[in-house]
Amino acid sequence: MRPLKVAVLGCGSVGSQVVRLLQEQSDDLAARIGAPVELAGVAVRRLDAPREVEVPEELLTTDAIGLVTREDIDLVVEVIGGIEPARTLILAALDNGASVVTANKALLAEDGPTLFEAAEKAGRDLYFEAAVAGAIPILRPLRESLAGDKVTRVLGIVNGTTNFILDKMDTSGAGFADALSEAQALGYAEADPTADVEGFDAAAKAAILASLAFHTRVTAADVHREGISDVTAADVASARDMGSVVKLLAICELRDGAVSARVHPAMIPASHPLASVRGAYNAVFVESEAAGQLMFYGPGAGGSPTASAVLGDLVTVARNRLAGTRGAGESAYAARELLPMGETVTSYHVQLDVDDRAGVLAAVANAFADQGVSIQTVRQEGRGADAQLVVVSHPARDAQLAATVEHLRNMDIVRDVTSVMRVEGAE
Ligand SMILES: NC(=O)c1ccc[n+]([C@@H]2O[C@H](COP(=O)([O-])OP(=O)(O)OC[C@H]3O[C@@H](n4cnc5c(N)ncnc54)[C@H](O)[C@@H]3O)[C@@H](O)[C@H]2O)c1
Ligand SMILES: N[C@@H](CCO)C(=O)O
Ligand code: NA
Repeated sequence: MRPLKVAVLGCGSVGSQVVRLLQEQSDDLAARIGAPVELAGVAVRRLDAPREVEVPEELLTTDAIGLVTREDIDLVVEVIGGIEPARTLILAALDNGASVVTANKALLAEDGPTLFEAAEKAGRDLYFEAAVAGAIPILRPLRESLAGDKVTRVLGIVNGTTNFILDKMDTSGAGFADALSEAQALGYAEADPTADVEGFDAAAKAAILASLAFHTRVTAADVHREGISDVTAADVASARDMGSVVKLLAICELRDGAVSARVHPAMIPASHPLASVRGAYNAVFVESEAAGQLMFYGPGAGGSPTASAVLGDLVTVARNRLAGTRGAGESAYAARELLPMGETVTSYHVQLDVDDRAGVLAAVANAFADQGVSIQTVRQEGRGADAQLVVVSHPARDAQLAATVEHLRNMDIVRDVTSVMRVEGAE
């Protein structure tokens, strides 16, 4: 049988591991697919760059567009990343009749519909399991296994770099910069780590998760985004005092038919399953009407784990190709309203330095009451003339909570608001 010819675009952290697995597992892959797969070309930026895998010289090319438009290419793996030239290359590959596997969440979250429509038109597969939570099977479970259920909420730790940084800050007291350098050296971070630290990467993944979970189209621009660069050692310590940990969460919810998609740091109780997700691990917690709660856990970043998801997709699209069929395409049949952040219901943890005198606690409580926010717990520690108050609210609209904090900052008796963080997973 004629081998299926694979072109790999990009030979960095992920691409090098995809090439390695294709070389090392060629017999098993052939047996699982029902036809041999042959590495037919690897597009790189520089021919002489150091690589983590040996690639026969004759397979290397700097002409990516020439490679994907070659007549004999059946399968294209895009692991360059970024918007361009990745989009042009994927569109050209589909137009050329190839099936495509990509790990590119940034592109999918910005312009997924263009790619899905091109795949549909070409009658080819576009698979992207590696784009969200690396090796963890989460997109296929949402697209296929849960297709008969109604997903109501997805709560995830979907960025390995930031989880690694927050975990280091919590457990070893490491500084932000050192923890980030280590995450970069381990191959978790994006080419520009701002994408990780400022939550862009997690927001792209939240958009993909919300689109698949709620059968609608959500783009990265629709996702409310806050990163971890403002998370301080005081926030982490304050969480620890509360028996909680700080995590960067991607939260996708369906409320009265409308979608809320957001990424921000939040405190979660140490008893919540997501609290025990350490290092660069990821986990996605899914709630659905019939199944209840499900948790998907595993390595969310790194060349080899991500390559595992890419190869899984490659086997599937190759089998589909041999069978002359396509897998599940986009399922965006529902037009849903997007809920602005201010309308989203959440809880706040607020830590304040205040004057320690009569009436202060009542004044602080009134600031919450004035916005219609109910208080869940208050803890006070006196320290001479001033005191520290830690207030945790009941759930309220984010706009009410933000207005309360704004008011507190302007009160004379409040010397400083030392930590403000949303609380999730406490119910
Ligand atoms: N690293 C991870 O843990 C991880 C996990 C999941 C998804 N991803 C995604 O996988 C993709 C690749 O990530 P990575 O970590 O391997 O990045 P990387 O920067 O290590 O590798 C990208 C490679 O593409 C090459 N490249 C850039 N432009 C090119 C061009 N025009 N032609 C050919 N090669 C070109 C670069 O030289 C680089 O070697 C990205 O979309 C990323 O978001 C990465
Ligand atoms: N930079 C990403 C890679 C995985 O998508 C992360 O840290 O999670
Ligand atoms: Na995945």
